[in-house]
Amino acid sequence: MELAELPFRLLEEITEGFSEGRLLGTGSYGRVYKGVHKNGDEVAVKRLSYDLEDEQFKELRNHMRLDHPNIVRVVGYYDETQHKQVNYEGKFVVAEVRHRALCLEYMHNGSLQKHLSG
Ligand SMILES: Nc1ncnc2c1ncn2[C@@H]1O[C@H](COP(=O)(O)OP(=O)(O)OP(=O)(O)O)[C@@H](O)[C@H]1O
Repeated sequence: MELAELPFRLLEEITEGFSEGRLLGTGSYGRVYKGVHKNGDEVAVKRLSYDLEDEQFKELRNHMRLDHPNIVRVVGYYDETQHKQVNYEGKFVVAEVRHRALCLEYMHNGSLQKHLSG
């Protein structure tokens, strides 16, 4: 089954613009926010701050898709490269800004780590 590619606007909307109030925690890949869809569905949005290689991102997505009762399911993902003009040492250069996020099943008792440590 292919994972759904989600629009950034949707992730922004369900996390109230990635607000502090929606922050669930921070892991080694970045911050995790609670997302609440209009229909009441709850998800965890893991915004990746760490710059992963394409292969690593694919692996992470695949790894997280494993359907096992103790492993959260990935519902969708977001992956976009923006091109921004920035001033670098007095010259305008085009910088690539990568935005990536994973949308996970929301665990009411926190992450796997919390389950394991009780
Ligand atoms: N699916 C989820 N549902 C609810 N809360 C979550 C979910 N995933 C993560 N969290 C929350 O976000 C925090 C950070 O989670 P994350 O998975 O990024 O890192 P971690 O498991 O703490 O560590 P690491 O990234 O090193 O594995 C967790 O401690 C948890 O509170």
